Amino acid sequence: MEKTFDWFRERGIVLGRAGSDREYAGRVEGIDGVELVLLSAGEIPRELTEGRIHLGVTGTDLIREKLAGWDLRVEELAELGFGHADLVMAVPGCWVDVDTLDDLDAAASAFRERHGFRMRIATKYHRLVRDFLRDHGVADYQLVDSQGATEGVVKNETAEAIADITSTGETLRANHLKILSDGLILKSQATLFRSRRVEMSDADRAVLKDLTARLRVD
Ligand SMILES: Nc1ncnc2c1ncn2[C@@H]1O[C@H](COP(=O)(O)OP(=O)(O)OP(=O)(O)O)[C@@H](O)[C@H]1O
Ligand SMILES: O=P(O)(O)OC[C@H]1O[C@H](OP(=O)(O)OP(=O)(O)O)[C@H](O)[C@@H]1O
Repeated sequence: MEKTFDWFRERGIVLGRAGSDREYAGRVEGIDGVELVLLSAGEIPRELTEGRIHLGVTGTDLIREKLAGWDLRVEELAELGFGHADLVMAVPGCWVDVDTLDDLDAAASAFRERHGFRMRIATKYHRLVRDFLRDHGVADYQLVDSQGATEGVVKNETAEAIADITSTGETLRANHLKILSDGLILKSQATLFRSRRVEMSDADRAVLKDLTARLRVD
């Protein structure tokens, strides 16, 4: 939120909270006819696609995960240059024979034969991980849902591998996990999106045109 406010401020639009630090209502200065709502990054893709907001700032990862056919529903207007994170496939560091997706595929088959169930991969990015593994020929696995602290699942023995966001790599290192050499699924950063689904009056259209011109993203 703070970095988004900075990005808009540098372009002459001042965004802020309406009240205290805890209040989720926003205010906008420097342009008329624009309202600010503060929402969790994970909810913004749905609000855009359902046409309840015209513009939204969230991570590219969340847009691609949550919206099938995302580019028909939203338009990317500008990358904001922060919130950089990579969605990656990682396995226990002690799996010395597993460095690539091919190795993972072989390990997954061996795992199934040995244990009688499929190797478990924990993630909250179900769509992106499924598509990526299908495109790379890895099939013998099951996804386990993990909405947070995903790097802990291997230690907790609820999954054998993970797919999660990494930025500095510290969380992976601290949990003795290594990224597969060809395991980069997606590079993400905070991005300004426009809804393609929102109904617009002429007045809305004029405000949006003015705003995108001021932000230099038209
Ligand atoms: N360590 C990180 N560094 C940079 N960006 C990150 C990092 N972790 C998550 N992000 C990005 O932040 C955005 C929000 O991620 P996520 O929904 O996991 O956050 P959260 O804090 O769990 O959200 P909330 O609790 O508000 O639902 C995503 O676009 C993600 O790529
Ligand atoms: O590579 P690093 O710099 O260590 O950052 C990566 C961590 O940051 C995010 O977690 P977050 O703090 O959002 O918590 P969560 O796992 O509960 O979502 C992400 O899910 C990783 O766990």
